[in-house]
Amino acid sequence: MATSNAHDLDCLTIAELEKLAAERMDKQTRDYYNEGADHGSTLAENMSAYQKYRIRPRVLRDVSSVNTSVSIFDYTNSIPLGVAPTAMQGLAHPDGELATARACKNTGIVMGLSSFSTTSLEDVKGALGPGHPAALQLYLFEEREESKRLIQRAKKAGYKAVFLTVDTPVLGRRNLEIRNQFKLPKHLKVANFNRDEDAHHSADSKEDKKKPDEETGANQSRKRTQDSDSKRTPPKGPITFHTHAPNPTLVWERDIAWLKEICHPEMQVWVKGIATAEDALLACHHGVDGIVVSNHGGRQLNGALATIDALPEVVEAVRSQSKKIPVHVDGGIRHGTDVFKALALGADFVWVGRPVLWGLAYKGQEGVELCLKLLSDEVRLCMGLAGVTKVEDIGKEYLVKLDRSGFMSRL
Ligand SMILES: Cc1cc2nc3c(=O)[nH]c(=O)nc-3n(C[C@H](O)[C@H](O)[C@H](O)COP(=O)(O)O)c2cc1C
Ligand SMILES: CCCCCCC(=O)C(=O)O
Repeated sequence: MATSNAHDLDCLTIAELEKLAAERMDKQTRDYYNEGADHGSTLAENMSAYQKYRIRPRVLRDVSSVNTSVSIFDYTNSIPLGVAPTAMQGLAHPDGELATARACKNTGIVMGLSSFSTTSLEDVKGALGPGHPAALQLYLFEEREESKRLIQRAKKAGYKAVFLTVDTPVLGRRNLEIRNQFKLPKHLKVANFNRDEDAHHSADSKEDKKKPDEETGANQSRKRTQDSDSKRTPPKGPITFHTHAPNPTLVWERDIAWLKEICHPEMQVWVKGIATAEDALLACHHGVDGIVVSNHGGRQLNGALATIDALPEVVEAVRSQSKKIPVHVDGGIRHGTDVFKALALGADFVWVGRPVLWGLAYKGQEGVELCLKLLSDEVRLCMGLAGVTKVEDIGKEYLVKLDRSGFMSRL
């Protein structure tokens, strides 16, 4: 992405973007997008943990040409950052995921699409165009047929990878969502499911094909979590994120093999939501194509480690294996220097969730482009000021870590 001198003077930082977006979203949307689980301490630490690291800049190196691009899915991505999959973008702006896709296309940035998008995966891929890479985030349902159909559609549409979300065996406790009795407004739908085209495949009753009621879904989800194992049955009825996304039955052995069988070779299989070395090793053992270190933006297990703190052990575990797979990270990235720090700690790439939603709420496609341009300019500036001209040269020698008393240690 070329650096340009044209600025939106109302919005020069992601922090300003957050404020501008907050003024434009209704309460239900703002709360749904911004909240973390329980007390929100993991959400807050995802961001604050970056402050434990300081950059050691090098000087008198020719930085007249800084190349921020990296290769992902055989595509030259303009910066080492992608748009993380976030559900129901139609809440932020009428153009929803289409606006995000157009912005990704214009800025040369890979897009992750949530299974629970308000635009169909085919329309999103159409907006990105044939050469532009996208990954479909997957919630693997207990009842497999619907998931299988979704994967086959993604393959046909040209998605490069499936990101299986593994940090949602049950729904995290989001108190504002509960208090607001979150409901998808009537004019929006989860566009990949409950489609008329799928009706002939489905044994759903007529009753099941009514528009999903998210409020009822949230209650069902809570009830299912409280039920004892012996009473478990796969969720029935219309597909909502509350009812179908959480799947407590998923296991490494059976489910990764099943997914690889369906996705390979056209689409890669990644796991999103890894936070420990043990699970990183299992991911390698089960032959996944990549890992995203994530805690779902602090929306699932509150009290979990900040992702930048989980990253080093995951990187070390993966590097101990003979076959190296890429390690990406998301959560709390709000500035180009955060991107630099994550890469210095061993991430190959980062993904950004809420800032993109704020851009979308602020000004649709233009707002998402603004968000991506701010981060891109900051990455380029950080690299130049740190004395690095290529992304692959960013290493741990560029960081120090501060402990609680402010003592610094080299990594
Ligand atoms: C409103 C919202 C919706 C999300 N929806 C999904 C989703 O459908 N699937 C998923 O795997 N992750 C989802 N995430 C998590 C993101 O993919 C990502 O892990 C997280 O937003 C990164 O943290 P950040 O928002 O601090 O950048 C969602 C996050 C938010 C904020
Ligand atoms: C089991 C979590 C389902 C939530 C679907 C959307 C999402 O990932 C999020 O709100 O976060």
